Amino acid sequence: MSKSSSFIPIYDFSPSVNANYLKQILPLLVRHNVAANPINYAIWYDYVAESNSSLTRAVNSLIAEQKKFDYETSVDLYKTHICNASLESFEQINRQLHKVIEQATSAINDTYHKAEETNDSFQKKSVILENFSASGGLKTVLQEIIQETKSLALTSQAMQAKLTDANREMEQLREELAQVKQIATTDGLTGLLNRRAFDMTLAEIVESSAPEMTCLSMLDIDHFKRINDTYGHTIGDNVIKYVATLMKKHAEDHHHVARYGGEELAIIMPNTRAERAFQISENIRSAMEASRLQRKNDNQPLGKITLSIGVARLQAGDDSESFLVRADNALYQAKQSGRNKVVPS
Ligand SMILES: Nc1nc2c(ncn2[C@@H]2O[C@H](COP(=O)(O)OP(=O)(O)OP(=O)(O)O)[C@@H](O)[C@H]2O)c(=O)[nH]1
Repeated sequence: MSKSSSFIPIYDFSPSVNANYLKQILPLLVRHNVAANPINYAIWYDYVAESNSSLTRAVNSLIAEQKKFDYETSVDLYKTHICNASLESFEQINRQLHKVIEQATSAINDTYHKAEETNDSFQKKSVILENFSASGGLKTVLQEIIQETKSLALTSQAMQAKLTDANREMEQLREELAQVKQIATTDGLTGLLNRRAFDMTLAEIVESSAPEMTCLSMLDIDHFKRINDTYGHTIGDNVIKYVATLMKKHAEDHHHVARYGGEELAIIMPNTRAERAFQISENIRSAMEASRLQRKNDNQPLGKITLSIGVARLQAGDDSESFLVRADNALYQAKQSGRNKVVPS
């Protein structure tokens, strides 16, 4: 889906057109037995708006083959036809939706206040005219005008109520899209940023940051295969989750903690000096070394689990790839020199 054929343009329509889309989605969800979750909402919004041809084709062929729209199918549709194609467009949708909402609300508020002002002004004139008995004919005309103005104000009020409803629906849509975006950028196991979000964040930060003040830590769980082989994958997963919580705990609020892939994790540290980045990494390493994890069901200790960490500092002329390679090389050095270490690049 190219940018121009993404589903952004539908948000240029009036709130009533958007509300109409919303009304078409519900019966479709019911007819095809689709759960009303944010992922499906995004899929069927695109489908109804006919703005994403590859998605429309995929949905139509699923309908034709009478396939079930179960969770896996929805995630697959979402990943293939929405998320991968247009993650950036979500940002744009959010901005556009906000603009539409603001413009519509301000337009109707203006109309409403204008009508009220007119009403007030005529009423004042009416009072003045009450004192002039000779101007009976004119008074009647003015009273009619006042009536009309009042009715205009009532119409405006009704219109405002309708717009408020549309406004609410749009806000809800915006929140749902934000949720969809969050799903698209979050690692399911750990709740950290996923690889895609890591890549995007790193590229943005490298582009916008001053060298020397940005650091990157790459972290790998030592002999993780052994943990999996000895205790099974579920415990392996729990160890990854535990490491993720340690990283979140020790990283600063403005740092970006991510799961780079498998048992390799990362922290992008903008506005952070190398000494501080090293210290944070060392805190995580030593906290892990001191942890005594146990199996939940029989309290069997898992033994000492350690981490190897490589830390790199952004240098002038770096792009995200060269920055990442330096951090990865430092991690490799930590592994080669005995593991359970933090090595600066
Ligand atoms: N439980 C679990 N295991 C994973 C996951 N992703 C990757 N792995 C496993 O992680 C292991 C990584 O092993 P290796 O890359 O050989 O390295 P290692 O055993 O950690 O050894 P060193 O890195 O050399 O210390 C493999 O056995 C993968 O199957 C995951 O999400 N969950």
